[in-house]
Amino acid sequence: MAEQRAALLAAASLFPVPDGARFSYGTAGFRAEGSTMGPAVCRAGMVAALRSVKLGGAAVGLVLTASHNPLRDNGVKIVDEDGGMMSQDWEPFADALANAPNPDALLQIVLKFAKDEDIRLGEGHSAQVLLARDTRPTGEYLLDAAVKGVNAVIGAVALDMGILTTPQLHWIVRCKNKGLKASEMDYFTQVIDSFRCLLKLVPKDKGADVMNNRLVVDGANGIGGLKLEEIKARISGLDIHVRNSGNGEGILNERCGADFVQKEKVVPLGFGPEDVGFRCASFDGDADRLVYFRIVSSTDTRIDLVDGDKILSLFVLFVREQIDIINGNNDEGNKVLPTRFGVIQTAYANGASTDFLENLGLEVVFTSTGVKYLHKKSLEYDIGIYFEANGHGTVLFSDHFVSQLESLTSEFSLKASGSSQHQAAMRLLAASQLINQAVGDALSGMLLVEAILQYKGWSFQNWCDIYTDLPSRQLKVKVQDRTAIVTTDAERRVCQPSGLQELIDGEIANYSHGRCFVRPSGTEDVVRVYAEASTEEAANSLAKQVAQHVERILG
Ligand SMILES: CC(=O)N[C@H]1[C@@H](OP(=O)(O)O)O[C@H](CO)[C@@H](O)[C@@H]1O
Ligand SMILES: [Mg+2]
Repeated sequence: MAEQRAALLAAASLFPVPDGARFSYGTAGFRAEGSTMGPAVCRAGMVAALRSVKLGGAAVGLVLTASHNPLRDNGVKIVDEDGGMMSQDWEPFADALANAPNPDALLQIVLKFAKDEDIRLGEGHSAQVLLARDTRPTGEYLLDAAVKGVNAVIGAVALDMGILTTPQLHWIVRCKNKGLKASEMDYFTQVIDSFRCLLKLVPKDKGADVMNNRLVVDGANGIGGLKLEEIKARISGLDIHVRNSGNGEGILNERCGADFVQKEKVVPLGFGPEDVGFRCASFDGDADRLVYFRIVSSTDTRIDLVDGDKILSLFVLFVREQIDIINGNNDEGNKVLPTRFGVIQTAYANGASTDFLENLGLEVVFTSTGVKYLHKKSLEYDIGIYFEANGHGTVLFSDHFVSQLESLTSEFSLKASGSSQHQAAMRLLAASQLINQAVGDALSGMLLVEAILQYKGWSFQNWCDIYTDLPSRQLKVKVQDRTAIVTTDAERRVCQPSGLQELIDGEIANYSHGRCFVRPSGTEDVVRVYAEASTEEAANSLAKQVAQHVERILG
């Protein structure tokens, strides 16, 4: 135990916390300017190692990235044994550790937490932490800090997995703990094989033309473009061109990438006249977000955007169609494959997408903003599909449902090989293999989109036309204390300060198709205002009116 104490004190002394630094493990872990992140990352290494000890030595992940944020920033996120985000009950411990003012304070926090969590430090346990980073220049320095943090927990081993997309690391952690093949090569093989399988199952009359075959991808000058370059050559049936590939063309996330494209709705850097009219996809800096777009004309910077809501809607249509094919006309009690199907959105989902989904007869469930909430909810279903409007989302298949699908597929291959039911079951199985079961993943999500467009014989325009987005507007309001706003009903209504919701309701009543909500951001020191209405001007004006109320009340 003395050895353990000394190791923690020594590691903490290597990365002293500067005065006044305050970290909070928000929806995206810890984030700040990369060069200031050493202490928080070293301590996150300790948290990850202790988490692995607590989980009986299961692999835990630690990823160094600041996603869509500028190049100078960096961040750290911990991945739990199932490949999801670290359990929320550990966040206060992560906060306390990151903010401990000196090594002694840190030691006391660890000792108390270990006692409360029944973690017997120094008693011959094992722990393993898999580390990955994106392409940021501070990545290597922070990797060293993380390794030192992990190694400060005696018995813990740090394994550097190299430069990966965030979803690759989540995938690797999940597979490793399930005893499955879990290397980066295994990831590529699984993604490519399941994509090929889906293409083989495209109905013969749906052959794509040249226009539909071409796909131009904005890699945000980050890790996603580099990985896509690696797998491109192994994919046929799709003519992929990568822009902002991360090979030194431009600066990470600067006027490019999924966040920029979705928020600004203009052509990203790196695209030119030769891309006009073609289907384009955009990843964010760590490739866990995906949006699509099309450049309208070479003289116009505007784009047609397909955001996370429309990707979700495409996935819903595909999955529903396969389930309907399998179940045929059988009524409720006699279904071959009864399926609890969940569709999960946040308040930021465009109202037109929610209407579209509800008109399909589906119940749409809402959660608070942040992948951890959406993901958790999706796990309650046989198939749970979730997306944030910003392009983060995936399709989750429960283990039970996948094993049912597997038996059904074998049954069909004996009794009705090649039947439409057999093919539908194989499509769902391939989709469950392709799309990341741990977290939203731009690479595999994009391949699923592409396979579905080919399956349906759809152009980009067909996809755009499934519904028309309502004009929306987002504003940020700087206030003294954003936590003074407390929300309810999946953040769609304010309960504190009293009176604010009534003012918002009063404004909404003046607009056709008006919808508006405010909430404190979990990642920035601002209150976010979202408004939607039937015209652009109306959405702008509703957002502005409500922002003024927020400013006046919270100052
Ligand atoms: C409106 C918006 O886009 N919010 C983003 C943003 O959260 P805020 O809590 O709104 O700051 O960052 C989160 C983490 O990346 C992401 O999950 C979420 O969708
Ligand atoms: Mg990201």
